[in-house]
Amino acid sequence: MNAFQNIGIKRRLRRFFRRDGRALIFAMDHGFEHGPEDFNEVWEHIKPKIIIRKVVRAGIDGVMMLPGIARIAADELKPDTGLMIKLTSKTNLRPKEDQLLQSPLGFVEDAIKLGADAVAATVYWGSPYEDIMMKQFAEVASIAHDFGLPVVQFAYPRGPYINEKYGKKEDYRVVMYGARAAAEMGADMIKTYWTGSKETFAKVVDAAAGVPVLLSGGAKAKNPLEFLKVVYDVIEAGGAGAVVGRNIFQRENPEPMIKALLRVIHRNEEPEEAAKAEGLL
Ligand SMILES: O=C(COP(=O)(O)O)[C@@H](O)[C@H](O)[C@H](O)COP(=O)(O)O
Repeated sequence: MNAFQNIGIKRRLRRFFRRDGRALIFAMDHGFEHGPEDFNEVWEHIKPKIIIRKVVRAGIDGVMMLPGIARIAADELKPDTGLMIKLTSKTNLRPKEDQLLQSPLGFVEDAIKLGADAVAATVYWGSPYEDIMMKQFAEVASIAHDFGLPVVQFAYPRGPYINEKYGKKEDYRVVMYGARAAAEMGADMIKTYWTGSKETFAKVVDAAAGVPVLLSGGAKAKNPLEFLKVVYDVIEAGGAGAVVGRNIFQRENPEPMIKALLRVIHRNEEPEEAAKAEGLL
């Protein structure tokens, strides 16, 4: 990688991360990866422009989308909102055994045409298809780095051997392994699971060797405070923020939740304080 490409990566990473090195990124790939029913709770959010307009107005740092949704909604972004385009996915309609594979759905050049500031690809570490996803990631990373574009790995441990050996995919030992593998492959940002405590998440952060680690939000929490506490612990553990979908778009008015998350991530506010300040308690 030459110096100019390196500068490109640094400059583009700054569109997601503020000076504190942290970011809140809105995830909206669920219509493809989980299916449109994820939008049942607030159906109008199936319309990309409507939800993107709301999250941008609330002050989100970046958004993550698949190429088709970016074509529809990217003009709602502010010039300084980071745009991450994910280039692999899978539907929930596949046979169960094939759910352990993500397939390419676009190319780095498509993301560049859309004005992307980063591209992303998933590797299910421990899947029988791990080899295919490693090759996909390596190809995306090599091309993206040639263009000075950062690459994000969704490093998710998943597969039969993991369940057998660790009991669950969120066991910190295997999440840490996935994060390390992502860092060793040259990821510029890592998105992964919550491991259940700040002590264990700190190990994941250590294993990533300085590559920023962001929480993958997960299903909508029973109450806002529960989710804010997790994000607070991620930050306390040295995590670089969160990539959040359902805890944002499954709320009729996502603005207070986004603002409370920004308080926790960027101002180190206690979860209760942040929730109260935004009228969530
Ligand atoms: O990675 C994804 C799916 O992961 P999953 O298979 O549900 O573990 C993405 O669809 C989401 O971008 C990611 O889960 C973040 O969105 P939320 O989990 O916060 O809804």
